[in-house]
Amino acid sequence: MERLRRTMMFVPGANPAMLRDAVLYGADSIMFDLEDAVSLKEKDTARILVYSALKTFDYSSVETVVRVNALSAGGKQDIEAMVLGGINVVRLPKTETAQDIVDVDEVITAVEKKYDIPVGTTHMMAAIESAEGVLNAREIAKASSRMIGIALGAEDYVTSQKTKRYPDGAELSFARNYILHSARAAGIAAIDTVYSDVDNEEGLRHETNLIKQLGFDGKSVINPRQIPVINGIYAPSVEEVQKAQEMMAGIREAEAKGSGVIAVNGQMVDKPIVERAQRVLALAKATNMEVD
Ligand SMILES: CC(C)(COP(=O)(O)OP(=O)(O)OC[C@H]1O[C@@H](n2cnc3c(N)ncnc32)[C@H](O)[C@@H]1OP(=O)(O)O)[C@@H](O)C(=O)NCCC(=O)NCCSC(=O)C[C@@](O)(CC(=O)O)C(=O)O
Ligand SMILES: [Mg+2]
Repeated sequence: MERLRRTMMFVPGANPAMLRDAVLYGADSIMFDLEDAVSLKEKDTARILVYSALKTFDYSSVETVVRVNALSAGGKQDIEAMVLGGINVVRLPKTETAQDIVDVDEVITAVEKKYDIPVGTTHMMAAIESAEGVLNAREIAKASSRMIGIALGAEDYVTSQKTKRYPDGAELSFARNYILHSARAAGIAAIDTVYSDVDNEEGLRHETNLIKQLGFDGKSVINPRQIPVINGIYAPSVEEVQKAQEMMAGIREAEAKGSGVIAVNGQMVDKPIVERAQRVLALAKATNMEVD
């Protein structure tokens, strides 16, 4: 079963208390930030703090992601420390081309070889935060076998588009749809952007309902208060879970009889419907709903 990524929480790398407690809030992935949440004079401190957090605290219940700096701005040192620390995923911000991913992949490979870590252990994802990045999203998503997802970074994106974020999200419509299609075509995750107005729960709900409807796996998060809101919206209803369980029971019965297509309560159940039912059950389990 594929890993759920409903919530991927940014944790500023230079904040020791946040690094220590980040695992407590129920995010699916914790994303240590060495880039824009860290001031220039704290870059080395943040790298050392995140490395030592990875070696000290137990993050085994979550996926660990690190947002590194560009290769030309300390990214190589970031990658060496994080791969050595055992990070699960390296996230490259402001990705513009597939070559950006190939370059980072090469650095990761060199570090894995240097420390006798099996090549390919470290996964990658790309944040797309400009028009050039959006238009190249399809190639970016397929640029390395390490890639597990692509994400929209809307604050930088709207700035580069000479606009700002609006409540209805119309300014993000093309980027979201193209990123989503690129991710799906590559068979990897699509992660929506942060919702920056942390005190506006209603706005976060509206945006999360929209991106769930589109098909995104989840969102980047900047504050623990956003996690239960998003996880709650991704949680299936009791009726959806019951229906999924009936479908799975029906398909198991059909398989036992050697047939691939059956009807449950008058509805045809075939492969795509089974896949949807499996995702409903995975989301239900992650929400601690009772599932047989
Ligand atoms: C927003 C705010 C200042 C609000 O502070 P507040 O003080 O009001 O928070 P409270 O709710 O009171 O905190 C209650 C308790 O939770 C703790 N706590 C809070 N946040 C926590 C956290 N993130 N991790 C762990 N712990 C946390 C806190 O320490 C306290 O702990 P305690 O004292 O023990 O009770 C704070 O959250 C924060 O700094 N967020 C991170 C911001 C950040 O990372 N920005 C960069 C990434 S975006 C970007 O770069 C744009 C992008 O690139 C994105 C893309 O690419 O997708 C693009 O272009 O779009
Ligand atoms: Mg950004």
